[in-house]
Amino acid sequence: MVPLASRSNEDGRRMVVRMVVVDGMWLSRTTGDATERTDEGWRGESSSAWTVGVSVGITVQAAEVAACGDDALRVNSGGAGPVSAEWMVPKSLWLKRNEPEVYAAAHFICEYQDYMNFHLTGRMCASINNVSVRWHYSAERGGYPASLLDKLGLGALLHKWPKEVLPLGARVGGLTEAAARHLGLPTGLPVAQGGADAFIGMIGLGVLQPGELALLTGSSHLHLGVSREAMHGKGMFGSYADCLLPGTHVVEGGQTSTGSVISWYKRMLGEEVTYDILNAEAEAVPPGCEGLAALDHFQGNRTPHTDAASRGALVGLTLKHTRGHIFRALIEAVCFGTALILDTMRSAGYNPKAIVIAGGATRSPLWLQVHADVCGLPLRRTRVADACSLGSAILAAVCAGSFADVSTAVQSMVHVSEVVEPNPRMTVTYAAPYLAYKNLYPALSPLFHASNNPAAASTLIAPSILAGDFSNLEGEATRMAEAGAEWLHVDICDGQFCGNLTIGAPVVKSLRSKTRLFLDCHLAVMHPESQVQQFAQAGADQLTFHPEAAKDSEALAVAIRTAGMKVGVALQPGSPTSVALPLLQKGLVDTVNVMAVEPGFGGQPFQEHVLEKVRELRDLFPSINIQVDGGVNPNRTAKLAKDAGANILIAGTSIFGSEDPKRVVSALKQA
Ligand SMILES: O=C(CO)[C@H](O)[C@H](O)COP(=O)(O)O
Repeated sequence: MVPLASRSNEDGRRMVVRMVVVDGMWLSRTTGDATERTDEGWRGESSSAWTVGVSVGITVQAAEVAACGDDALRVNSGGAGPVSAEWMVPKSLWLKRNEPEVYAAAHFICEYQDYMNFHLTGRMCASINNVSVRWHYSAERGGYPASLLDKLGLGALLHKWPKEVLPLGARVGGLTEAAARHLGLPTGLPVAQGGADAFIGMIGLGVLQPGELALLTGSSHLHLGVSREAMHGKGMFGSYADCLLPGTHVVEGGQTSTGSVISWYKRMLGEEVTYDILNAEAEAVPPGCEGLAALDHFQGNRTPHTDAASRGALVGLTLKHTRGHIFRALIEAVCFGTALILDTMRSAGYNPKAIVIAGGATRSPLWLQVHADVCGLPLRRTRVADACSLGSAILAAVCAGSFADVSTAVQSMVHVSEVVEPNPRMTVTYAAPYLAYKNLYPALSPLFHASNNPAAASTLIAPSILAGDFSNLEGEATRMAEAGAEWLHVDICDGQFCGNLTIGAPVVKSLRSKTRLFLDCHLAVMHPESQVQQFAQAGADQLTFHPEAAKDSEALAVAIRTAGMKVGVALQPGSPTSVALPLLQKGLVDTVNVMAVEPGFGGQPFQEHVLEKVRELRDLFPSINIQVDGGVNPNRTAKLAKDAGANILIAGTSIFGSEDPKRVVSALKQA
């Protein structure tokens, strides 16, 4: 018997956690009461399994990983994040936090694919593709990301992750007797190393050379380009070293809803309206759809904006537009989204020369041509439409010894069937509608974010608890709710960013359990990025930070939003609006706190010059929340703030200092 990490069940039986398996969207564990290493692998079957939905909690850990600032995160939008909750490190962190005993006892933590290979062959090893794409592995930087794991307290993973990492097509081993019996296949049959479907699809499309890009289309679009050099940049994922062939790198972009938007529109029109009818109508519409523009973000945007809250749009409708116009506008929007991804890759240094396309979009000649024209690149189609299956067959053929390597196999097994050349004249014609498309997201993004906040239109009152009785916070919160306030403003001061030292996440957590008021937490602290997870876990509704105190404001805003909170940005009386504008223009901010007093203490005089900033911001961003914070009273300053454009008033002294807070809250609302 090989002794494995074990622990006892409640009934005293020994439970051995053999491994934790990270599958695409889930985590599972397998356990066994008896485990024995034999020539065939591990004996003793799984006795239980659990799963954890990504959406339940791993997003919090994903944001924490993104915020730790390690260099390995360069593959996540050049370090700007986010990190997907589906990736290995956030899931491992979730496990350590939420199931510490299982984490400690697990002998292996691996992908479902490694688990299957292990059962097929008895060999525990990882795929170079999975580890470099989803585990922050880089052979040229020493393999597994030791410093990232260290920062997150996950150093033990280095002993739990498979020791061996195999290239694509390598022989994992031969089928064990048990596996062969189970599958009805010969014992010893070679098992080849594979990887993630879309990347194997690159092989099936013959996309191996630097400058070539695979476009895998279906309900979404995935853009995977081969590069000779490593390159990282904002708005794209990767590059991932060696994930395809040794010595090359892959850059990644993606659109979340593409084919799904097209089929949604067709579905809306009823069964009798076929794609042939719609294609014919759309072909009769001139490029640019006579001023009708669409945004394809029906389920958010993956790259380059990486904004789950973004939404689809049709802009510029007139009475002359027909259903053919709308169909064409949707087709063009998807193609413009692809062009924007390619442009983003270009600004990071990746210059695609040719696109090889697979999937549903290839069935429409119109859509293919618009892709080619808008991107200004030739599109190649290959004979076998199911690129992922062909890629797997190629890896199997290499493993079986039919070909010397993947490149040689691709030369024999992948055949170009058609090349769609771009029409240079049309590429020029599309320049103006492409520009209109690019302007849609920045213009509409504040609306998408504000639409999550229906109260933005009327005045909200946020009493500042700093002026309350700290020995009775529950009572104070209840008093404010009864007075008619909607929010509770909580000032977190660290004694460094501002002179006062107040409270932190543990107190907010206690408050959360006592009040249903919206908890508006204002971090007047240095290093706000280090606080995101604590406040998310404490139950804060909004987390506001000062950009001057943040290491990377954009990454921080993304981390706050990813952790499930609204994003606030605070301007001290002396801070210009330019401190917040880049974030606002990218749609990363829900609320701007325009401070009318220096941060730290209540009871200071209202600085009227800040009203100019409120006016400027309200002009630029009609739908965001604008708070005025400090020195706000019903006699005069509340009206000044509202007239300038504020829709949330933060007031401490005037509310808590009154014997009748209800009257003050009502007067502030009506000012
Ligand atoms: O931001 C603050 C301190 O940093 C407070 O919210 C603000 O000072 C409250 O002011 P007042 O008590 O005058 O209403």
